[in-house]
Amino acid sequence: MSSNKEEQELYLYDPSLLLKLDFYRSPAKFNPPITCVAPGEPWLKVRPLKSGDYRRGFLQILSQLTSIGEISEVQFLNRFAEMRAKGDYYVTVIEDLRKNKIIGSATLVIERKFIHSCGNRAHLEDVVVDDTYRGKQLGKLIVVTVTCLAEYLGCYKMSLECKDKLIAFYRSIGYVDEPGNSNSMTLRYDKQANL
Ligand SMILES: CC(=O)SCCNC(=O)CCNC(=O)[C@H](O)C(C)(C)COP(=O)(O)OP(=O)(O)OC[C@H]1O[C@@H](n2cnc3c(N)ncnc32)[C@H](O)[C@@H]1OP(=O)(O)O
Repeated sequence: MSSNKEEQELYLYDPSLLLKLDFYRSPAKFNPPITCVAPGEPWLKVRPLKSGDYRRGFLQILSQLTSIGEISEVQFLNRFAEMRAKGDYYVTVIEDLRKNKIIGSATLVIERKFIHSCGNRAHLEDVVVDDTYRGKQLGKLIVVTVTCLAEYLGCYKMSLECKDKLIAFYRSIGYVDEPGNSNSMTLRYDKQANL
């Protein structure tokens, strides 16, 4: 049974959106077959980020991706509230319900455009799976989830930046390098940052 405190937690976005996704539109192959609704184990849950996830190790998961600095629970909740109010951030996580712990995450950010008839472009950000859970299709599961979500929400394309060694991983999910149009360029303002 869930506690009162858990019931009072907010979702970053409407969790019922995840029930509407058509995984079979994705070229990704799952063996055995899994989806965000049926992730293969009763103790695995794919859902939007919740306001209580600070205490479920959400930031520890992100620290396996890059440096996150010192973030207090208040700072986390303020950022959560900003993202929720804006409505364009779909941080999606995988929880291990046995341990009450976040074990994976991926973020869909929607950029509103004037071009393409005031279209919406999707960006895939901050994909990570806890290192003790890797190699079990969970990376593919969380990426396909937010990829299908972007399509469901009407985005005209989704793009990402990644290290060379992950190109094969993203290709297996349907992402392609567009000839003559796949350069990634950066100008850093945080010259001290370790990435
Ligand atoms: C847009 C971005 O955010 S890019 C940043 C990506 N994140 C990171 O680099 C953080 C550290 N890495 C991770 O968290 C994980 O290794 C992830 C998320 C990349 C992959 O998670 P996993 O749960 O291990 O992936 P999963 O088990 O679903 O693997 C899917 C397929 O990709 C392949 N794959 C997974 N990781 C890698 C890798 N690092 N290099 C090459 N292939 C890989 C697997 O072999 C598997 O292939 P198969 O379908 O032929 O069997």
